Amino acid sequence: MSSKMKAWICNEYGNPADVLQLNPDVAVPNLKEDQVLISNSCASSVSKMKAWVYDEYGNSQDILKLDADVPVPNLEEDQVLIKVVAAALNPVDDKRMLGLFKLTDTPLPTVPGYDVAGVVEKVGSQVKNLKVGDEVYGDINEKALDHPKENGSLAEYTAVEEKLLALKPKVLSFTEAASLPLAIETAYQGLERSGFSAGKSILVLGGAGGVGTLVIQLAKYVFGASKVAATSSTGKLDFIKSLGTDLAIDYTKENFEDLPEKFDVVFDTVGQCDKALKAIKEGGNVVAIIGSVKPPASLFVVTSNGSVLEKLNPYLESGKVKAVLDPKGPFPFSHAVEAFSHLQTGRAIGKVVIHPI
Ligand SMILES: NC(=O)C1=CN([C@@H]2O[C@H](COP(=O)(O)OP(=O)(O)OC[C@H]3O[C@@H](n4cnc5c(N)ncnc54)[C@H](OP(=O)(O)O)[C@@H]3O)[C@@H](O)[C@H]2O)C=CC1
Ligand SMILES: CC[C@H]1OC(C)=C(O)C1=O
Repeated sequence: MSSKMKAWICNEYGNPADVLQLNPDVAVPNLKEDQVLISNSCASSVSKMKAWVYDEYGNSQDILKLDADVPVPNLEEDQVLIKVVAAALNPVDDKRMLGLFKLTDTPLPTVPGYDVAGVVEKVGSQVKNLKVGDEVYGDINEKALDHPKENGSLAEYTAVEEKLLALKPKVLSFTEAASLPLAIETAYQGLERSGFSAGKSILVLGGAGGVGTLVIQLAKYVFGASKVAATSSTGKLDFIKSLGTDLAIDYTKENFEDLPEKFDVVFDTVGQCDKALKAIKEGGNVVAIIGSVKPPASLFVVTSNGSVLEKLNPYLESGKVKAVLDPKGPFPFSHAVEAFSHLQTGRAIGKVVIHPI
């Protein structure tokens, strides 16, 4: 929370019209043991905010600008206004900024950011369950590539449909919660689409990434995999084993498709469909989230859904499934461009998070 606030102040006695001054930079009072801090400012009284914005397609380093005067988004009836506490980056943010999805994108200018964790500041008239003050998290774009929102989560406020959100598990920090939505929903939906179930074996291509780290954990601890194999480079093998991988494959030293062991499902987060098809058992499935595919492999795009987060909350609360934050982060809001540069290396471990805002 900001340590500064705006307040009317008088520095001398006299007529209010003469002595009262509006000061935007007054220190928020420190609390005594028996006090509560009451906020009487709500976003409805705040009309402008700071946000990262781009108004042309290109490389984030060239086009992303920090704007302190962006209008706070208006609320639709089924939306809540969230005071953003943490946001997370996804490769789709970078690809969208490059214009790869411009045919189905929302017109520019755009505030990027799909993943958010924060506090409900205001609710629309049709909001049924969430209320002001609730701590929530979610992926703000129901269809990742079909007209994602103009006002994303790399901002002080964002407006999101209630159905895309879930209450943040108390045990998770806002940074941990922000790291999860798009990646964990992709992991869950991909496992469901592949028909994965208890007792089956799975090979995860890209085990150390934002999605792969969650596929490993969900397959093992939620779906009840008989065996989890995963690929990563040499330096990340122990890390993916720590997430639950039974067989960590160093793709810089061996070709997974040449191994004698075959799997019921291969979850491809890297774009290696042809090789993946050589790694499945007779009747097995390949589910991919990137690249071109051919049967029996299938490719899908994640759909944001708060009920998936609600379903997985118990596993997050128990610690069976853990958020994975890239150790180079979290990146403070003012360092969003550096955060995108790290994501662009393709070497991120887990998720790149932006905090504090
Ligand atoms: N269809 C959909 O709905 C979605 C698609 N995606 C897409 O899926 C891809 C993965 O997303 P995400 O996990 O967030 O990406 P990340 O940026 O988090 O992936 C980085 C990780 O990928 C690993 N990696 C890179 N190349 C290989 C390789 N050849 N073999 C094994 N691991 C590799 C790296 O590990 P190392 O350093 O060891 O190589 C690194 O840890 C992206 O292209 C993204 O756009 C993501 C979410 C949803
Ligand atoms: C079709 C893959 C595309 O969709 C998402 C969400 C990405 O990150 C992609 O690359």
